[in-house]
Amino acid sequence: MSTSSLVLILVVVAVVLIAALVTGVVLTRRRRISLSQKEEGPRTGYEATSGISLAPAKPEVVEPVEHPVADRTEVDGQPGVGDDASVPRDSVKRGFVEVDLPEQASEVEEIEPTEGRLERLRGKLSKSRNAFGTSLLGLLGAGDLDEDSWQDVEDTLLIADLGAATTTEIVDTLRTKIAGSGVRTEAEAQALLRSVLVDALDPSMDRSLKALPHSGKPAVLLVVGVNGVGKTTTTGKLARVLVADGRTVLLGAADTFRAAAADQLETWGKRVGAETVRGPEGGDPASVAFDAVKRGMDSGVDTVLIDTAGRLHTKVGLMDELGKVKRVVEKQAVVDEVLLVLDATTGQNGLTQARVFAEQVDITGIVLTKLDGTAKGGIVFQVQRELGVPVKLVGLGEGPDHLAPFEPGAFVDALLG
Ligand SMILES: Nc1nc2c(ncn2[C@@H]2O[C@H](COP(=O)(O)OP(=O)(O)OP(=O)(O)O)[C@@H](O)[C@H]2O)c(=O)[nH]1
Repeated sequence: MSTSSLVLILVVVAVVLIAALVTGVVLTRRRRISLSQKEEGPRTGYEATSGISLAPAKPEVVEPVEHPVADRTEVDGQPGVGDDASVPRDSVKRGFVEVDLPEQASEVEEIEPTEGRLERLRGKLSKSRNAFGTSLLGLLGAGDLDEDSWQDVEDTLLIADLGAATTTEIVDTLRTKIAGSGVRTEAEAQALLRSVLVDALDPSMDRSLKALPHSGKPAVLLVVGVNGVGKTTTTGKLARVLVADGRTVLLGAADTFRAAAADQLETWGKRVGAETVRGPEGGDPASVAFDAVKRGMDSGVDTVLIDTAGRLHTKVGLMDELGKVKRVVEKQAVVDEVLLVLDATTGQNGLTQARVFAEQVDITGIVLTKLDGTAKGGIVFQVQRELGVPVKLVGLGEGPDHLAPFEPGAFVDALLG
């Protein structure tokens, strides 16, 4: 190969290498991320490499708000502090001596939580448990029952005040279930008895207390019943339940017959910081109830509880009066609950009372008091069955927090456990 050919080849190779080098440098520079803003013309939207053009939403045209200097509360447009602080709009500046000091808060008592009260107070049902639960479990847990034993089961239920209809139903169900599945141990007997008794208490009934405000007005609850069953005590205990739940309550002392009743209610009220509206002794209970609801609406409380006078269900005039109390209240607010208080120790007589009251006013719930003092806790079954109205609360003692929400399961457990 001649020297000139060799030089030519070397020149070609050098040119090719230089061309490759220049191309590589240009490509590398193009791929590098540029941190400087690109000079470009006006853009109408985001141009994605996929070709989808996304444009920003049309900005809202916000009109500038006028704040004329004269309307400003701050000084020269700047907030101030201390004596220079701006004067709040619409407020009159008050001197120190004109400011009323808040009244010293009366000492409001600590209230036991309502949740789980029936479990905590189950010991109070010991009389009913001994007379009812213990003997029933003894009978059923003994294995095969002969006719005499079934008769004993029936007697036990009747003595505990379950009433003839409920007793028959429960005995029939027990017989069928025991024949079908057999009961060999006491634990099996207890489980079976529990389910039958709970069913007889109809757990599906709505036992909630309609005590919360609605339509901008307080809930109104009337507490009714014969003399001495525990109406005032229940009203006071109920106020505590509501206050413990963070509600504001006003009490209406529409028991104008018994001299001490309004005082008694007022004392309950003071203990939880609730106002009590009362009228003149011997005055018109309907008018006191009306005033209480009006005051409750004006002061914006959540609930107005009205305690009515004890009235014998046999006295027609008194029963008519109860209807009047309700009608008068209804002129300004809905009566959300009419709670009939029944004394559990009075047995069948309580049922007779309940029937008469139910005819006069629509009873929405029953409060069964003094269950702690009786072996006849079975009245709960009968009352519900007779009236078709749920037992919502039970009184289990004279203590201020001895009022429990009625729960069929917990109640039966207390009787059997
Ligand atoms: N052991 C027990 N006593 C209760 C219960 N509830 C109320 N009492 C007591 O029953 C008595 C009568 O209670 P009150 O609240 O005054 O009865 P009332 O129905 O308002 O009476 P009148 O206004 O006269 O109709 C009081 O001694 C109460 O402490 C309860 O659940 N258990």
